[in-house]
Amino acid sequence: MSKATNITWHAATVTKTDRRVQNGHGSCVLWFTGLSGSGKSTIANAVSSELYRQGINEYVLDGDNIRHGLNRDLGFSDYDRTENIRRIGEVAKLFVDSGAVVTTAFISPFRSDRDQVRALFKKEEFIEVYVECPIEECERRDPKQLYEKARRGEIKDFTGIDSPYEAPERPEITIRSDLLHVEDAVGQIFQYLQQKNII
Ligand SMILES: Nc1ncnc2c1ncn2[C@@H]1O[C@H](COP(=O)(O)OS(=O)(=O)O)[C@@H](OP(=O)(O)O)[C@H]1O
Ligand SMILES: Nc1ncnc2c1ncn2[C@@H]1O[C@H](COP(=O)(O)OP(=O)(O)O)[C@@H](O)[C@H]1O
Repeated sequence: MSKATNITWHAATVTKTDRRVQNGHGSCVLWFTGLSGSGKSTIANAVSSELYRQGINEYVLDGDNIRHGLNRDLGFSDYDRTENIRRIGEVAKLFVDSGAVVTTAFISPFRSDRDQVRALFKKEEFIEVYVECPIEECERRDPKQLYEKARRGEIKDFTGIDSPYEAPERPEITIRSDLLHVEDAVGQIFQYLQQKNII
């Protein structure tokens, strides 16, 4: 619902379909979700590198980076996380409209927030990728030593410790990052994109 009144939607002259035809491939969002340290950024970036190598328009929207700019006014309360995901969803939609395969790497812990984002897209455009990894393994990896800080009480509302993570019920793709190598995870995602004729 918009706050502003007296605003009208302008139809663009160049459309998403035009861009897809010119690019020679489809556009979609690969929406990665999972605990901190599960491997979202690592796998999303590996997918993006391979897309780039193949000449496909791609872009990565990454949690930590977006929080330095667009969403620097947001913290980690439930309300702020919801607003964080809402904005990213809208940005991802612009990228899909621009003809890109966009990967997003946000914890996005709440099912309802992810479903709200899903509702912005056509069915085949939103691909939920659940990076599944037991919290014990995430905590063992602890690439940013955040679990250690959270256990010491130095970070409040840390996902999986004192803030919830709601796993997807029907994700398009599930990756067990504790069992699969990164290259195999990339292969699994490419197989899906090819099967759906997106690339
Ligand atoms: N309290 C708390 N809980 C979870 N994560 C925290 C927190 N504080 C800082 N961080 C760091 O911020 C990254 C998560 O940001 P996101 O934008 O992905 O979070 S969310 O989707 O809004 O829940 C997350 O990045 P990833 O580890 O890449 O997931 C952390 O590095
Ligand atoms: N199979 C795997 N997939 C993804 N990351 C892995 C895997 N095995 C080990 N890792 C390591 O786990 C860490 C995951 O960190 P990161 O990608 O930042 O996770 P997230 O973005 O979910 O917080 C990295 O240090 C990565 O090298």
